[in-house]
Amino acid sequence: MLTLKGINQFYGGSHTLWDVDFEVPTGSITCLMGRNGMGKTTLLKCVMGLLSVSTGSIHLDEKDITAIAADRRASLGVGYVPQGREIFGQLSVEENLRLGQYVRKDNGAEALERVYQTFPVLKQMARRRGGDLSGGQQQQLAIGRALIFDPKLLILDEPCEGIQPNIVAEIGDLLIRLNKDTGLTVLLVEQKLPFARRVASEFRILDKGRLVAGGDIGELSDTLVERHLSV
Ligand SMILES: Nc1ncnc2c1ncn2[C@@H]1O[C@H](COP(=O)(O)OP(=O)(O)OP(=O)(O)O)[C@@H](O)[C@H]1O
Repeated sequence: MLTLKGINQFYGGSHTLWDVDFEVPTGSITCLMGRNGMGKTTLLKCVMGLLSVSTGSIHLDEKDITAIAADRRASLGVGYVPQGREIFGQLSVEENLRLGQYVRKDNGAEALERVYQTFPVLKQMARRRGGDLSGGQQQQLAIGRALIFDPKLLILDEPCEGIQPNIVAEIGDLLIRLNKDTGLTVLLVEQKLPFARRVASEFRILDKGRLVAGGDIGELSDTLVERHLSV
């Protein structure tokens, strides 16, 4: 589904990603892991076209998207739920969702209804301001906004950060359900090991901007955790 080859990225003179080769298999839930500041968000932003890469290529299926602008990547089927959610606090829930519709060719009414079925709480709160929602509800809104244009790849940056445990479990269930029922491929950054082990089928680990390990989630050993993830 997604293939990165030889990615190097710099913030000014600071070399952040080093020769990263990275693959998200079609139909997988792939979890990108690593300690704080190792380059996980930077890598996701490169995939989304929000940061440009110095060298390397990014392919979505067979298509080279390395030089394609961020908004076109969305219309090619990549949904993004950024860290911190970035919903619009002054806009209503429904207005926030409608922002996700601009990528669609139809008016998106059916898609909106589908999102409301997935997240009934958003329908109840359709006219409330986004900023008045709880953290968990805002996260559901951010995921709903990304789902509204039927992405084939959904990218989430720490979706469970700052969210109460029952909503974390719900988000995990939702990702598993979407993956099983609709074939949605998922790439997520997640630091919580139990969540990653429950939800993901694959893992990748970044350490100081380099990809140091990856494979089936069952291969995420205590040794790898100790070496690259423990703080
Ligand atoms: N806009 C920026 N300008 C300069 N350096 C940056 C910028 N954004 C991030 N960095 C640096 O790049 C490195 C990687 O940051 P990044 O946010 O990608 O890490 P991360 O693995 O996602 O961390 P976290 O888990 O804390 O979100 C860090 O050293 C960070 O300080």
